[in-house]
Amino acid sequence: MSHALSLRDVSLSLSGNAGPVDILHDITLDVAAGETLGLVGPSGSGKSSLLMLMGGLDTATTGSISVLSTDITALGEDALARFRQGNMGVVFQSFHLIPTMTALENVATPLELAGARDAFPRAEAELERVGLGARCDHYPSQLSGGEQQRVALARASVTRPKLLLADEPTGNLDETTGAAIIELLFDLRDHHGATLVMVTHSHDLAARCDRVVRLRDGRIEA
Ligand SMILES: Nc1ncnc2c1ncn2[C@@H]1O[C@H](COP(=O)(O)OP(=O)(O)OP(=O)(O)O)[C@@H](O)[C@H]1O
Repeated sequence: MSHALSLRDVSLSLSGNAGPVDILHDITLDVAAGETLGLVGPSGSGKSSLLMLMGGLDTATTGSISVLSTDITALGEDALARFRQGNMGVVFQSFHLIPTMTALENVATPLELAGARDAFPRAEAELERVGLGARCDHYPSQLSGGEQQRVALARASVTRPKLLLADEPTGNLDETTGAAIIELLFDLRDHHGATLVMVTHSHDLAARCDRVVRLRDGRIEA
């Protein structure tokens, strides 16, 4: 079976003020292509840290991580950036929108980087999909938290990535908007074959996933 993601004996230690902190231990996990996986667990159990490693946005202390059969732990910074650009979308908890760009420009950026000529109309259509067609010209500071989150989702999904990693994609949203975003995420799976890995505290979202993995104290719970 082809795996979208393969983690082998992954651990993460960070150096804190009081010495090294062990964040993740012996994580071995495969995610099949087209699978939707929910990552759940108590606050501080390591969910966001694991998502960052899967996206190549942080470096594992030990172990290996393959994404779409490419060992990302072996890639240099430039190759990793190119690989991520071509294959992955990531939605962070803190959005990481570019403050000097409008919503439309933020969403168009990954398309422009990929050389798309129709970046702006496609970005506009994507903002309409997340219910923000009327906010294209707003800067992030002129948007609510939930709106910024939807812009971040539009930016991550506009290139139709094979792997979408999302940290609490419904975290700041009311029930109706959250439900619409869940539909949008699963639409990426259904119509574009995307693999989805989502950190969530939402029972509704976890219930929709093919599989749920629970973390506790940096380990996968049996
Ligand atoms: N830069 C850092 N230095 C030291 N410790 C860190 C650092 N970043 C995170 N941690 C610690 O790593 C642990 C895991 O954090 P992480 O954000 O991955 O948890 P989480 O499960 O996503 O939590 P939440 O549900 O609250 O978002 C926490 O105990 C956190 O305090």
